[in-house]
Amino acid sequence: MTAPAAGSGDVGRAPWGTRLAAAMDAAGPLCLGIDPHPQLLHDWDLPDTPVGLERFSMTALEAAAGEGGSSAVAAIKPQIALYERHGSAGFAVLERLLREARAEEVLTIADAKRGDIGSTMTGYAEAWLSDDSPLAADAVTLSPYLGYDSLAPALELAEATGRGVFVLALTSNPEGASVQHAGGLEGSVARSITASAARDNARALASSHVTGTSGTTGANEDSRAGTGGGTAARPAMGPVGLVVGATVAGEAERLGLDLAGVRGALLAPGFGAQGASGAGMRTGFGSAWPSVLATSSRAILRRGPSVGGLREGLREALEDLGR
Ligand SMILES: O=c1ccn([C@@H]2O[C@H](COP(=O)(O)O)[C@@H](O)[C@H]2O)c(=O)[nH]1
Repeated sequence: MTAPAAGSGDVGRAPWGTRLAAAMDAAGPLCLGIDPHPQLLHDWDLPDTPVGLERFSMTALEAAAGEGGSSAVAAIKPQIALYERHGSAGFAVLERLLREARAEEVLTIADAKRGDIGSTMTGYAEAWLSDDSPLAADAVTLSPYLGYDSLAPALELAEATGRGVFVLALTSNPEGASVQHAGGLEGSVARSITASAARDNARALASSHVTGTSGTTGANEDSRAGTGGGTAARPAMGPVGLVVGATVAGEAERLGLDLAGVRGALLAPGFGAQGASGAGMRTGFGSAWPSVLATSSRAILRRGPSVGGLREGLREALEDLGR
């Protein structure tokens, strides 16, 4: 990842790591996944149409936005596939969700899992991370299958605009191991992705310290993670996070991944419906736990359609995470 152009950090927005850390401190280490599956729409008595999708999305956002101006979660993560299946009308709903989340000051992570050769990657980066895009989110998930360095256009734009990326490293599904564990204990693909993210965050954090582009104080200082991590310190987080499944967190140590050394957020899907618990995650992630943002979709969304039911689901999930 190369340094952003001079002045490009001057976007009036604090760096992603600083903004996410503040949100996690305020609300706890939980992200609400917004996955409008046809079955959930049906269970909520909504049609499997853009109208149903919109009602579903706005209700989930209302629950996430909390009461009295304080968010119930650190972030929301819309699952792009489930908007895309409705075509352009689905994308219009997604644009509204992202816009209204921004107005409510709820951080957004677009779970789009994008990745392509560099020249095309620029298009994806502009779609999800550019200030001018109607689909701009605070962060986006990326797939490194075309090579980690092919993601550079997105990493650079994220850093320049105070946004973030989450690169798939160890995914929560069992099939992921056939690719991510390849190379063995000493040289797995996941280990190489983890090392690359650590390298880029080290450079980004050092450069924001030197140039003072953070827009806030303390962007490069460790903060105490007061959310389920006891008093453990959370390292300052750079723009490059990793996706590490909550269901496979224990595999990271076996594969020699230095997750704490990444100095980026660790987005952990698999909490809830896929079987992972807060206690299991704390053990599995070990010293990296303060940087973990657990994400849960179906387990909480099944508590709808009432906003009260969804908020109760969020409270229970946070309690399980030690909040
Ligand atoms: O490794 C991964 C990467 C992404 N996901 C996504 O997270 C949610 C999980 O939904 P649940 O209902 O909480 O199981 C979904 O959008 C996945 O595409 C993942 O599960 N694992």
